[in-house]
Amino acid sequence: MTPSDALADAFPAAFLPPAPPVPAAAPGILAQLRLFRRNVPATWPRRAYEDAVYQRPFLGRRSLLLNDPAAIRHVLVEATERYRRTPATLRVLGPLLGQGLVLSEGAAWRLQRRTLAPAFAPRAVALLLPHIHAATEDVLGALDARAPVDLLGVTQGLALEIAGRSMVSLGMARWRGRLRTLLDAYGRHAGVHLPDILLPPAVPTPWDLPRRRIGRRWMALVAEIVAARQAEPRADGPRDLLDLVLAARDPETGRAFSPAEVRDQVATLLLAGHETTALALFWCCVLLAQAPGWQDRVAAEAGAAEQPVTRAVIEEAIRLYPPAFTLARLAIEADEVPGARLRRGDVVLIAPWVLHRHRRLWQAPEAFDPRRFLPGAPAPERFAYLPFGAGPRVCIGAQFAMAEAMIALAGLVRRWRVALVTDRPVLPVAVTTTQPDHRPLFRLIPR
Ligand code: HEM
Repeated sequence: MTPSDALADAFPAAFLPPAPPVPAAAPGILAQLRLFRRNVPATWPRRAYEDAVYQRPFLGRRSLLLNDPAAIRHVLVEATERYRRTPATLRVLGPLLGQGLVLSEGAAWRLQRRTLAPAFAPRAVALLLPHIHAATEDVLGALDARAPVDLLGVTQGLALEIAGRSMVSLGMARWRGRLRTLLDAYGRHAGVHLPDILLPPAVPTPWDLPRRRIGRRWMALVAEIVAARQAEPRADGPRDLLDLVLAARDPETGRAFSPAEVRDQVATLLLAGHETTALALFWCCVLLAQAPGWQDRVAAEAGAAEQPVTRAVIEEAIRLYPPAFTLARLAIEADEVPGARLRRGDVVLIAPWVLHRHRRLWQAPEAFDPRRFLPGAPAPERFAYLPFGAGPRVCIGAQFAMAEAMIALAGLVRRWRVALVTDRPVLPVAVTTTQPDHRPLFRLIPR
């Protein structure tokens, strides 16, 4: 996977952003446990980026990290009925996502997915574009760029505003502070401890208590937002995702979502939709601040009907810094994939973080080189590039997220040149999503 010569001549060169350190060997069990709470990828040694399957025992259980595209296709597409979300995923994300689309399984998931699918079809995403444009203009228009800016805070606020308006047609100003406080507090309890892994999911651990407490407040806030929106006058046609969710009917039985299901769905879409997109935008800013040539290319095509460079920059940013850094599955029956026999109870990891930097799958994997994704470059191998997952559980919001990231990034870079205030490297760390190791400040210089 390398850009063609023509692309290599016409566009800025690649550059090497600071790479996250990779340990030469796997850390010991105690160090691993510590890292599960701070930075899971730091538990993956160099071999994980070179081998087709990286396997390690963990307290009598096995976890297998798959890097072979055929093995990944098998798990995500061909044999999905043999896999489930892991108990640790349900424990950590359950209080925030309830029984919504991300965490449901089996028949309940199928019903939700097919009921929600029309709300994310390209025609429905087109309905949401005016919300994305308006929120971007409002948030960026109100930004005071005279002093250094915390762009992580800005992208989080912008993505929440876009998610809120697209979901419920309401500005998020009234709720933003409380939502952010709850999510930040939750983030401090999202890491996994030993009992979280060892105890059956039904048995609470001490860390479940704060997760559940914060989760209850988050769900109450989401219910408040839904109620505020339902108190608004009715409209003739659908205005937003909530209208589409309320109108959604199971295609077979005609059943609508119950109020609790609507709340869980809104909580899921609000959270899954805004944290990830905010991070994608943030990492674009970090990279473009270090690659002014690419930044100028993005600014130059802002407002054009086609924006291939902007799209390529985003695709390359989420290759290097995939917001959803790992997809985890529990094998519920034995299975075989190229390179490994799986036992019931094994944890299967497919980690875009590793896969996207894998030595055998990418040329110069550590380099930021959007030319890989420009029209005319050879397309990446489908199962080596998984920022949105793949198969029946592929991200339902992928088109929406790309549309949002393109509009927001163009809006930002069209107004300002983005530069980092200091040379301190911004390194990725990940527990549930790929975050920066500190909140860097940026200078925004008017164009
Ligand atoms: C850059 C932004 C985003 C990234 C990187 C991302 C990534 C992902 C990934 C990797 C998955 C698959 C997880 C798995 O297989 O275990 C997923 C699922 C999902 N995403 Fe996204 N996502 C993004 C934006 C969004 C948006 C904007 C929405 C909604 C508005 C959304 C809603 C969902 C939902 C509901 C699922 C679960 C789908 C299912 O299980 O059927 N995501 N996302």
